[in-house]
Amino acid sequence: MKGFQVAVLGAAGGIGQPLSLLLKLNARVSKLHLYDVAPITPGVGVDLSHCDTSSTCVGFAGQDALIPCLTGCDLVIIPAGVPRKPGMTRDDLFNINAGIVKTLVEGIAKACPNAFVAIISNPVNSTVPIAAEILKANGVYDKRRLFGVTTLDVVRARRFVAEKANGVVRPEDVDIPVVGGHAGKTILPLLSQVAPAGCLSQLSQADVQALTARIQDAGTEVVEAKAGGGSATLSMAYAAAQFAESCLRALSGESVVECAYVDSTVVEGLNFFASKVKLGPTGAEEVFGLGPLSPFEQEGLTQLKAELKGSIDKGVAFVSAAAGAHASA
Ligand SMILES: NC(=O)c1ccc[n+]([C@@H]2O[C@H](COP(=O)([O-])OP(=O)(O)OC[C@H]3O[C@@H](n4cnc5c(N)ncnc54)[C@H](O)[C@@H]3O)[C@@H](O)[C@H]2O)c1
Ligand SMILES: O=C(O)C[C@H](O)C(=O)O
Repeated sequence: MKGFQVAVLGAAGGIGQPLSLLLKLNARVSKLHLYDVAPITPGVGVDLSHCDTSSTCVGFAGQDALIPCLTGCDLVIIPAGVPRKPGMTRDDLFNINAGIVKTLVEGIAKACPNAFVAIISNPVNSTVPIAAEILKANGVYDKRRLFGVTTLDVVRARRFVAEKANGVVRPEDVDIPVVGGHAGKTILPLLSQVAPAGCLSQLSQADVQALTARIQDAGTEVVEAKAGGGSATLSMAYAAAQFAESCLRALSGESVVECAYVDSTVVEGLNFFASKVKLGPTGAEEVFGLGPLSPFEQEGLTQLKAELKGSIDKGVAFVSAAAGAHASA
């Protein structure tokens, strides 16, 4: 099996550490590079390097180590940045996380411009457009290789659908597209398209609305349960490891379908949108349309457009303003 070099940026954090462990266990990973500003990061690398799997693992700490960490990487996964506390929206993280993502993607543009880049840092609806603008400014943007990771929304939807289906289907056998973005009402699960077909046929319209709301608010459910101690980390690491496996299979030549937040023309006026995409060796080789929507889903799509467009525009404006400030300095 071909092996790949994978980097985790933000590797010492709540998501970064368990994600790095799961990647150390992935036989498609030959070299695992861990990067974080936290001084513990080389130690996290040593710790994981003792796991008896074939890959090597090295931890890099501090800003000077970013380029050595990234050089030669095929896949870069970014969970760097601050998480929410109760009462905050994901957009409340923008002021800190936008700058973090900008700096890290500038490193990718220099050191591994052909890598697949998977962004977890919130607000994903804005950080992915930020990454795109940085890659464009450096002349290395390939829209097929940039992804916002929305896999946790799909993982939750699979799990919650299986609960509602009263044991007629296992969570891992549920197929459900979750489209739109990754924040509140912009998360739109298409329950009318669930497979196996009919597994939710006993649900009333009120049940469908409640299930949709639970999927949309699941991140907040975790934030409140952790009561100031952060947001989803373990389920996110699990979801990101699934997405990473799909990327590595695609890089190996397989064709894999995943939902992801990508550069898109699926919905007019929204340059980034999550939907099913076909991953192949060059990245997102096809971005699938939405298929038939129920009237409730159609209304949800109408409702999410303004918020998602605002978040995309905010990311683009952040990079323009930073470039303007740099030029006049
Ligand atoms: N996309 C999703 O579905 C999803 C799910 C859960 C969390 N998140 C987001 O993931 C991010 C991380 O969450 P967490 O719980 O792991 O947070 P955390 O605070 O536990 O870890 C974040 C890590 O990032 C590191 N970091 C900060 N600035 C950095 C920089 N400039 N370069 C490299 N590393 C840096 C920190 O040192 C820390 O180790 C948050 O923004 C959170 O909202 C997204
Ligand atoms: O909810 C959050 O702030 C973290 C993440 O986006 C999630 O969906 O769990």
